[in-house]
Amino acid sequence: SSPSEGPMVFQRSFSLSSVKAGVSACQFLPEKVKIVEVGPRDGLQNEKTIVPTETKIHLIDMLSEAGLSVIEATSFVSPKWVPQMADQIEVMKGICRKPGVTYPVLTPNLKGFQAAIMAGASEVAIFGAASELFSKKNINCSVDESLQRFDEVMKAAKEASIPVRGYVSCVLGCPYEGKVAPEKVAYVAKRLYDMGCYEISLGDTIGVGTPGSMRQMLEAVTKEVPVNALAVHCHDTYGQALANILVALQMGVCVVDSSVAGLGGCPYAQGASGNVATEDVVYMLHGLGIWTGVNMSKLMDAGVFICRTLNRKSNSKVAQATCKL
Ligand SMILES: CC(C)(COP(=O)([O-])OP(=O)([O-])OC[C@H]1O[C@@H](n2cnc3c(N)ncnc32)[C@H](O)[C@@H]1OP(=O)([O-])[O-])[C@@H](O)C(=O)NCCC(=O)NCCSC(=O)C[C@@](C)(O)CC(=O)[O-]
Repeated sequence: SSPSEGPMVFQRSFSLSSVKAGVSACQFLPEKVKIVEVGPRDGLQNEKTIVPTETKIHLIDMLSEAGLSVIEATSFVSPKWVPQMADQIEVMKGICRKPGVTYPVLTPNLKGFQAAIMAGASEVAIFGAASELFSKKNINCSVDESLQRFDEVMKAAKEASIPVRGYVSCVLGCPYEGKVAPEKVAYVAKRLYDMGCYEISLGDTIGVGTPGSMRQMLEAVTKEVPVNALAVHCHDTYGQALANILVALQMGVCVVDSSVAGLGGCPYAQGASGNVATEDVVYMLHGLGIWTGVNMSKLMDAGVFICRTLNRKSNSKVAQATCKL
């Protein structure tokens, strides 16, 4: 799909011209951005009623058809903690794997890693936090204990030649501890990077960040981890996600996590709304002339499908504006 595809979905001419006017004003932006679609995992893990396995599989297949090259498919966590992800094996076996697309899964420990490999996962993600209390609530251990568990996963992954992505949650605030020091984020990010994670996704889990706090945090993290190994993962609770992403792009980050229709939240972060909607990120990026490889129209269809099936409203502003609900 061409960079102009986002705005092209709109019939109203003012949308197209106003978006294009912004292109020349932005000098420090990448030509290409990799989108990591987290809707099927981060999005659906938080749905109240159990989503049928076939729905998850169909959503993932629609997303790969839309040109997304990385789709986080599910997680190998305890079904007692996150019942919504209990069908992880069936999901992994049911998806139609498109060549060139990766389907990473979350693995909090060696048990999860081994189950993921048995189910055919070819990439995994470990997930830590910059906040002690969040770590305890989310994965039932301290930050340092989590890093020890991840080390075990990493060793097994290296032996099996499986690439590992690392998450740091609560990088701009914690639902239990409030402010989080950028240095603590940098510390955890560096530990994950030194362990061998090829990419570190920095999660604003509760969406409280602003462009100012995003900048400050990234300044601290990029002292420890190369910027080309960083991704941002912004929830949109306070409506700041796109602005925060733009700052990250201007600082050299080229990987953005997002969730179709803005699905989701975190079961261990009360009140956190979904991730920034993929449709909105793609619209902004294409409007800036940045290549994503995503076909906006097919992406919108995936958003419509999941919202209709779950009988929920899309959190994507673009979907709302174009009545693709
Ligand atoms: C990490 C644990 C397992 C520790 O949980 P625990 O209770 O401390 O684990 P344990 O080792 O003591 O084991 C207890 C039971 O869990 C089982 N168990 C142990 N490990 C596994 C596993 N991998 N898969 C399946 N079962 C497992 C184990 O076999 C045992 O079963 P039992 O004997 O009671 O029948 C638990 O806390 C857990 O599953 N947490 C889930 C956390 C989660 O998925 N959170 C949401 C994702 S993170 C997120 O959304 C943030 C992110 C990534 O999007 C970024 C952002 O936005 O910031």
